[in-house]
Amino acid sequence: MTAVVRTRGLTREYKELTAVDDVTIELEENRIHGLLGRNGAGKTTLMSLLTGQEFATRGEIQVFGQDPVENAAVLSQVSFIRESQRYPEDFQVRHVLGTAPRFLPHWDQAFADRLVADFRLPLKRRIKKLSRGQLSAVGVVIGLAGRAPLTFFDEPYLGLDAVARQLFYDRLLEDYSENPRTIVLSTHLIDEVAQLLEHVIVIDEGRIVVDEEADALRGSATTVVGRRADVDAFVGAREVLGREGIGGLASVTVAGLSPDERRAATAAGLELAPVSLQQLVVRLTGTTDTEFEKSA
Ligand SMILES: Nc1ncnc2c1ncn2[C@@H]1O[C@H](COP(=O)(O)OP(=O)(O)OP(=O)(O)O)[C@@H](O)[C@H]1O
Repeated sequence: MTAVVRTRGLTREYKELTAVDDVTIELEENRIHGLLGRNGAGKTTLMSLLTGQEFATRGEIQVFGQDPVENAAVLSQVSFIRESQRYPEDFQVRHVLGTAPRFLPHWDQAFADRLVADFRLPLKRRIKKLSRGQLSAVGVVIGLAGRAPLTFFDEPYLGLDAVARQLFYDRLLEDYSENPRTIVLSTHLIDEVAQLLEHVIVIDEGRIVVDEEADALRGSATTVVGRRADVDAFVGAREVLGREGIGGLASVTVAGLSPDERRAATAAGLELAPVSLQQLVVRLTGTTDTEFEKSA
């Protein structure tokens, strides 16, 4: 495996708050990584550190084998599309898109033109007149057409409607299969992007709680539903990720079940339901689905 990003003990403290806490990760080349976590978990801070926009308090970072801070050679290979990106307000969209290739050597103009048409971006409109979704679309166009070997999208969808979000996912996947590169996508809309992700990193209160292949993660938990006594008997000493119940019924999420265990559960009259990536993240970061959706 070739890692394009390597960190060791990476930590960022803001006074008494530790936003990124002892993070040791490797991002493999040419994969789509999901960086998931609740509000304030440390996602933006981690991406800012990896793109040389923040200084580490402690620990090491290597991006393409080098420290990214003020390193033009590294940063020309990196693109960071963030929700809060500010562009000069009096620029028209075409000016912003015209400037982007200067910073992004892999820029594909034909692809950019196609994306502008897809997202119906008004090229001659000033940035300050754009709607929230149109502003996000500008970032999406720069992030995709820039084709940086390492591209970070930090919640790029703010204000984008469902059609535009789907367009983003479709174009990302199509272009990624023709031009493989390393992508990190930070999002709350986990169910929407779950199928895109090849590797999943979950951060909670600055610490990495999951760093795993998406396929392994998808099969790593199951919800067992049935009469409380039957469920409890089946679950026994297994690791429980979440538990809910009404009256005599229980619904318990457990880590990995073997084929034999699945057969035993069915024979005991229990129902087994797959756990979505979003449900798993919700369980692992200790919140309820509703709370998580509210934070999205
Ligand atoms: N410049 C700063 N000074 C002080 N605290 C900060 C600063 N930047 C971030 N933080 C704090 O660090 C923590 C992590 O913030 P960060 O923006 O990385 O979270 P996030 O996971 O991106 O959240 P969200 O999903 O809400 O965007 C938060 O508690 C935040 O308030």
